[in-house]
Amino acid sequence: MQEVATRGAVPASLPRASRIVIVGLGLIGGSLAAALRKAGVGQGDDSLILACDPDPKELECGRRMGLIDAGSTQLSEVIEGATLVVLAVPVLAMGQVMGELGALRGRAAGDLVITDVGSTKAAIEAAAIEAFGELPARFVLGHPIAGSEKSGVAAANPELYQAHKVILTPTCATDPDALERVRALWQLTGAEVLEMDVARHDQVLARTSHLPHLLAFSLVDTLARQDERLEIFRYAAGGFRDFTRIAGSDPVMWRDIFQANRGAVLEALDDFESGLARLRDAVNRGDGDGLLATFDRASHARHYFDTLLNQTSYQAEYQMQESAMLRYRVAPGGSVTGRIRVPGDKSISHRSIMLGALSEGVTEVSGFLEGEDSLATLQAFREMGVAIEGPHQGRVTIHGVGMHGLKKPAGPLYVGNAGTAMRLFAGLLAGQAFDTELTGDTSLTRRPMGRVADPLRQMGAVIDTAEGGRPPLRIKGGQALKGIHYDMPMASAQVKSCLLLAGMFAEGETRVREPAPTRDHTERMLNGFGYAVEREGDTCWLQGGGKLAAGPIDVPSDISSATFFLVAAAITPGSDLVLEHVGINPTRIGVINILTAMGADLRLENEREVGGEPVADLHIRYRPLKGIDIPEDQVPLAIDEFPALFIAAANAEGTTRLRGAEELRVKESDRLQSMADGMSVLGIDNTLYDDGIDIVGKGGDGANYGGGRVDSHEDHRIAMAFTIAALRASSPIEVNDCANVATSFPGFVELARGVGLELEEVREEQA
Ligand SMILES: O=C(O)C1=C[C@@H](OP(=O)(O)O)[C@@H](O)[C@H](O)C1
Ligand SMILES: C=C(OP(=O)(O)O)C(=O)O
Repeated sequence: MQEVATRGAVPASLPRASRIVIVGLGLIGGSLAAALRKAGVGQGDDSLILACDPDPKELECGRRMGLIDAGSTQLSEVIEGATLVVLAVPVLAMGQVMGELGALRGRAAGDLVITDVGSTKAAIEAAAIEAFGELPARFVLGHPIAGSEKSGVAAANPELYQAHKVILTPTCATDPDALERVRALWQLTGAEVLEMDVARHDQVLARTSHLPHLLAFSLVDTLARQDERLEIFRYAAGGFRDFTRIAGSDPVMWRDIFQANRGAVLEALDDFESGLARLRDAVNRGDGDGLLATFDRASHARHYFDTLLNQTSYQAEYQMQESAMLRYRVAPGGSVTGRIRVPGDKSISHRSIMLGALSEGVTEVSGFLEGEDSLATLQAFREMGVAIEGPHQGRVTIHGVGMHGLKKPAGPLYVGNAGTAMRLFAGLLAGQAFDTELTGDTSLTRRPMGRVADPLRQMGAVIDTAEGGRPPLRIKGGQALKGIHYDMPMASAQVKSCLLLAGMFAEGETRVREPAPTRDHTERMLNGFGYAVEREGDTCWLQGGGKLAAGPIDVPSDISSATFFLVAAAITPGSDLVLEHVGINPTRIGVINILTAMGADLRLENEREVGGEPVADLHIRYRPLKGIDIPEDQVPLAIDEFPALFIAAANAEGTTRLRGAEELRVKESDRLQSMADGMSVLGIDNTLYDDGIDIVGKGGDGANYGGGRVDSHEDHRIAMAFTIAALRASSPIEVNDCANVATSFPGFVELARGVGLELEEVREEQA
């Protein structure tokens, strides 16, 4: 069964006159009672919260705290008419309680629902089958993932489950009404309710909860035994405290958990022991790179976990199936002024990590794009054993492992939203000795990968794709690749780069012909790293079996990100803006050529070359634009800039015509369709073609179209294009689903506000 999030549905409620019996009034059961009370259960709805516990003092305490209406040490005294029984006793006591409940079930209400809160599920399922002869259809196994090292009802906390996860493990025989009731019970406490199957629950919890508890208990005990008088603890500061807080947890409860979840815990422990043995060995051998690789991987995984918890990253939102959507609300009008530097080039950032990792020596990168796409590439190399320090404010240090030094990753490599990462990785991984799998988010999973898989297969690679050549890609390692001469059917730098990367691992020469010039960062960087790539006309080639020598990389600002501000200034009276240090590689300057042809007042200042790539400061001032027929040879040179250029066209005088741009249909979204949809909402006159679009601009000095709510279609560039469109709209523009902007342009909102846009971020629950 898939993991399913079920938050944000209709407000939860339990039937009126519920009779809820909590068996076991400790911290967990008591906190549930407290949270239900806080949600109003038993206050005017004729419901009762009752408890059964062997300790009369706990019951008395619960009563005094107002958590329960009545309690007894005997289940038989509270079971009468019960509609919901929650078993909150230690895991190994569940069997006995279920036995009693089985005998008394006839006295409960006819529609009785049973649930439990045990930290392991297979053992509890087995106990239920033993007690009831089968798992009753109205018994829904559950587990709130919340707790505290405190115990007893006195520590009950009504907020304990707030924003925590509760996992339910229904089977196909579970009664849907019972499931709904248990879900409502937990939603009332403010928890997020998830579903998964029993086996997966036990494995996940063995790794994320049981193993850390075992380690904490073990460390404290080991140190305590070495130091009879516990002298050492007087000197124990933050590290010890952070690591061992949970060693103060209830010993009986944890004894039960380890007995109940033996198999999954042993597996987790085996994995941990091998990891520990590898670290021991690295310490013993003084292997600094080995230690750094592990620590860096762990440190970044931990930071990533923080972003998951704080829900600050786009990938986090995607992976958690987060239901709150980020929307931009942009006020109409204004002008754009200032001097800004947009983040580093995405294409070059991806490549800096890839080539740095395969090099011999240490590569220092500055200006690295700390966007989710390039960070996904970085993380993937960490998972293949490469030690990478940073990024810290754009600086990354890569300890190259050489052409054959990558290690098999433990699981699939997840590259999020990044087409560039997936396609370039396909080439690089086809030449490795080990198998790999490449996966991505929903947008990437729709994009065509046959364009790289087919020529790679011609080279001898073994690659499986999902239907229609879509991700995931399963790449078989250990294949002997052979160079090919490939005539690319489309102008794609990703395909070209993929084949050149595979070509380094292939026998002989790999030659790629492109139907039109595409970005040449791979060729430039390979040459910069001492790996010869030659070019004659439309064809480039390299020989397999070479080596890469590490060198410094200064990543210029991304012209694709700069474009949003170029267009913002170009369309808005009163604007005067300088974009510093922007990469102006001749294969990327379509946007400069197109805007200039439309009449923009755009000048390149301070032109220079940085680490093999030309850069300049781009100075742009408002001047009215006119519509043009975009020359087809500019299309590959401005391929990512069209969403923003369409907004320029909507503000130009007359019609702008684009043709030969069918590649726009296979980006993060179908960009022709996404832009046409949004422009139609705003009342911008447009006609869509298979390979392009006509856009009719009004060209006036005031508002050129209306406002309204448009959709990003899971595409960062669509989100940013409609954001700047607001500068010339008559009323606010709202753009749905903007978390994806973080894939290529972290800090977009702050920069946009800094130059004059009035932009508000709104989070709202999805319907
Ligand atoms: O090689 C690259 O870094 C890129 C190439 C282009 O894709 P195609 O090769 O599919 O045109 C571009 O759209 C993408 O954002 C980055
Ligand atoms: C198409 C883009 O990127 P990718 O193909 O790497 O997802 C883009 O950034 O516009």
